[in-house]
Amino acid sequence: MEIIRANNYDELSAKACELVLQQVQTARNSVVGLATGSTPEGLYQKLIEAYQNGQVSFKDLTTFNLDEYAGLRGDDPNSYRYYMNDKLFNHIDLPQNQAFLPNGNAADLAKECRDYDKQIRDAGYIDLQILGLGLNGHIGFNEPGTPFDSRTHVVELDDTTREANARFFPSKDDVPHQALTMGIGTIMESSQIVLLASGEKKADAVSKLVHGELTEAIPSSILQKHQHVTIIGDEEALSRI
Ligand SMILES: N[C@@H]1[C@@H](O)[C@H](O)[C@@H](COP(=O)(O)O)O[C@@H]1O
Repeated sequence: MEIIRANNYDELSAKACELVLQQVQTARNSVVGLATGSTPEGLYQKLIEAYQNGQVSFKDLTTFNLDEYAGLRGDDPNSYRYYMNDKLFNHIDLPQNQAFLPNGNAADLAKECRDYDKQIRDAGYIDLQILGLGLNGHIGFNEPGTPFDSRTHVVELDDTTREANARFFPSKDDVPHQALTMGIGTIMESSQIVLLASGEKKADAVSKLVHGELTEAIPSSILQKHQHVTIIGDEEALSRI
């Protein structure tokens, strides 16, 4: 596990951008896994800038997002599809049909999850997966207790996760109770994983991820077993390791 210490959020975003560009410039038809939440927003801003400066084209890239809320349409401003369109996809030359997210509004969610895993497989698996980190150690929406070998599946969100994400919604009651997420097994099949963590509130989760016991109670602890993980954190997030 490599740990990169950034002095601040801007530097963290720049370092993450460097790794993504390296991947895409080495193989234009790369498959990159993307995350939502506030942490990767700076990365997406930097990717847009790199595209606008003519440094990179995303025409041959395929992306798979980690997760999506259940029951929200893609044009709902709280859906992750909307977030991705708004923060990244609408501003770069990535073809829409190469940008995958689970469909949270599918009639048969279990089938949607199976299909999503198959789409990832058919694309040749993920070359580089970006991850954020939940306060309870979740990755994607894999809450504590999720089996390490899980595939893309429907989850009941922890109350603490709904609380943490309530800031994006009018109120906590509006936060869906379910979501679709790539499984931990699915995530672990990525060739490279880059986890981003910013701020003091993530320090405890980062410390458990790096030094804690390998346990399904801390989903991110599985990353200790991956052969190519980079954690990029700012000083506050890395203050306890
Ligand atoms: N499903 C997402 C996760 O993928 C993300 O890592 C986490 C942390 O979000 P933030 O970066 O806003 O702290 O939030 C949500 O729960």
